[in-house]
Amino acid sequence: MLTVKHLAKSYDGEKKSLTDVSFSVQPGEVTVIIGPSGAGKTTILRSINQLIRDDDGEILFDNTDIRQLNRAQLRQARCRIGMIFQNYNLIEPLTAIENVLHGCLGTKSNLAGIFSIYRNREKEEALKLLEKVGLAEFAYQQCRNLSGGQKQRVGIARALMQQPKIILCDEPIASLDPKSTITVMDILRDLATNDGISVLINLHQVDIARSYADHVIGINNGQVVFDDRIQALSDTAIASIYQKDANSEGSVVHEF
Ligand SMILES: Nc1ncnc2c1ncn2[C@@H]1O[C@H](COP(=O)(O)OP(=O)(O)OP(=O)(O)O)[C@@H](O)[C@H]1O
Repeated sequence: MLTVKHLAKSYDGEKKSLTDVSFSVQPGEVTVIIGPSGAGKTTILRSINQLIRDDDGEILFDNTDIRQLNRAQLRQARCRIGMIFQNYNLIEPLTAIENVLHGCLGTKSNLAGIFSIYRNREKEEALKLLEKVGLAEFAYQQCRNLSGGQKQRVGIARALMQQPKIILCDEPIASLDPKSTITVMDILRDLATNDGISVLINLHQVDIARSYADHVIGINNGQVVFDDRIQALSDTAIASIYQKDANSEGSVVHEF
């Protein structure tokens, strides 16, 4: 469903942030990317929907290389790729439902988008999605008055408004308390298991990865150093993923 092949990226033309990154994501699975700070996790996620332009490789989404699409085609493809962020990226003065409706902006004409003209069908769908994430009663509250966990659930509902095949989650629980963490992770797990959506999550919390992931990609120093089912994520494997300067010359890394 999503296959990344030989992805490479340097921000400054010298230091490589990603070197030859390859992995696949299956439908209906939660795939978690773990690795030390600065390893390249965010760069991978942002390359997948082309929020940043990578330098080399292939990103096959439903057998089409996202990197080869023109602007209009990319806009269409992005409608099937939801994204949620650590800092939620909501428009705080707008209500929860208005933020969720923004999820379908990509399918609208410029004029309808600028004037936020939504059909009744779309409003009903947005309400249903807020209900799905347990926030029906907050639909008409301004997002600035919601808790962090509630904001992240609005973010998930907004992503679902796009009817995505995959949701990319960049450290979705980094700012949340333990209870909200479980609520958000349970929702993401449910979307994979029951709705067949692929969920690709950058995480720092290995214990959460152990509880929720089907598959784990370990990244160190811009390279894949682990790619296996969650059951194979031993303590030794974790130590290898997080070791300093993995992949630098002379260092022995992992046991695939
Ligand atoms: N906009 C940028 N300009 C220059 N270098 C960047 C930029 N964004 C990231 N980098 C560099 O690319 C490398 C990978 O960064 P990235 O943010 O992808 O790592 P990460 O694994 O997501 O880190 P963290 O877990 O701390 O969020 C780092 O060396 C970082 O300094």
